[in-house]
Amino acid sequence: MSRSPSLPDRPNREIDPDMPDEQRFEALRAHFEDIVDVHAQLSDQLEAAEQRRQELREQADRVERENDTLKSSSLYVATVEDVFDDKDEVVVKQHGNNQEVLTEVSPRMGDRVEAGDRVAVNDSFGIQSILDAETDARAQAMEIQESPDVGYEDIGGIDEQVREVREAVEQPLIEPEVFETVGIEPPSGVLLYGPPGTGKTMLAKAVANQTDATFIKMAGSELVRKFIGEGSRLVRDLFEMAREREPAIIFIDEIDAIASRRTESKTSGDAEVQRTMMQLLSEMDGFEARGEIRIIAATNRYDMLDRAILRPGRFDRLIEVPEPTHEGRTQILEIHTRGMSIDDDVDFEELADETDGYSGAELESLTTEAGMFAIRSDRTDVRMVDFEEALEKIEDDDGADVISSAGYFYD
Ligand SMILES: Nc1ncnc2c1ncn2[C@@H]1O[C@H](COP(=O)(O)OP(=O)(O)OP(=O)(O)O)[C@@H](O)[C@H]1O
Repeated sequence: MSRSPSLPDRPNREIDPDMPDEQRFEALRAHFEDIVDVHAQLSDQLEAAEQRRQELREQADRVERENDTLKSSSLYVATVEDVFDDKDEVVVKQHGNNQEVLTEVSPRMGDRVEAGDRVAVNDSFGIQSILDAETDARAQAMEIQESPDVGYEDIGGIDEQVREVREAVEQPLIEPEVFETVGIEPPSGVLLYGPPGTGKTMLAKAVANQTDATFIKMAGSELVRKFIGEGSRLVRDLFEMAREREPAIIFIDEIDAIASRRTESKTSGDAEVQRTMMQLLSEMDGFEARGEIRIIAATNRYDMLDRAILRPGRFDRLIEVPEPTHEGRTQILEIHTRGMSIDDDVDFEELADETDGYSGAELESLTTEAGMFAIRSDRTDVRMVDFEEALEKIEDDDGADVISSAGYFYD
């Protein structure tokens, strides 16, 4: 460090008031020159000091900025797993290495923090802030349910598919030792394919419910449309989230949006979709098939899928979920009217005859619509006539859809 320069000596010339004028004048002039000289030296020193002050200020700013960066970069993301009764201690699990730590929290944080919150923690696991779920793309891109409210008894007409899913997803979760003893690997991933609204999402939710697993859903179409540029990171986050919350069921809806056969065009959008799919494949390849995380995907466009995702160790169990048969439609109508007051004259067999080609979701709408007709007629019981009117309305609306889509083409 440079030492501050010493001050110049004060001019100190003896001027005898009794000197002859000429001599005194000379002495005074010399004294004046001494003073000018000292002034110049002091000015130089002042300027140098000013410059040094400026340098030190810049240095201090730099150190402060580095300090801020150091402080902020030492925060890690963790999930709060447990908050103890007196709210002064919580268990957090750090993302990435899954380390679980019991840590103290300040009274201010203790009152706000809840199990399941994502938080920023410092090196010593002190909670610095609770991450805002709204601004968190992960939270927006994923739907998470601790144990969804759907049971197998809520699903009609696809008993065989329910059996297959239970065998491929549920059994490895609840009886992994059976697979170990027999010496086989359970299917890595299950792909449900078939028309929209036939119960694929319900099936995945029902397995999560049955196994007390967390249900984590991500829609392929949203990754491509809404979270442009973030697809591969979100896929990585999806698996990380599942590891944090295992046992977990990962459900990737509309997987065709990220795993379609490569098209000829080489636009940057395609490259992004491709990266997202590669990330998914690499996550699945590094996956423990007997672990506590199971993966289910769904698609309405099986024909478009890139065969790379169907290789062994990836989605290697394919289950078709078709449109419901006559018997299936009857069952689905019965399920969706369980909580309604249904008049004795309602004939589900006959309604099943009239709803050939309807999906489960459409049958559910039919029951709601029939209920609306009953309310319009000031009744609380729903009769066959309400179903007939609802059917007519749905058919008319469908007709209107065709007309409007035709109109679109001619616009
Ligand atoms: N087999 C079924 N049994 C009972 N209800 C059904 C069935 N299929 C569909 N539904 C009803 O339709 C709704 C939508 O079904 P779901 O989301 O499971 O369909 P999906 O096959 O996943 O459709 P998509 O391909 O459009 O995502 C369900 O909430 C349920 O009310």
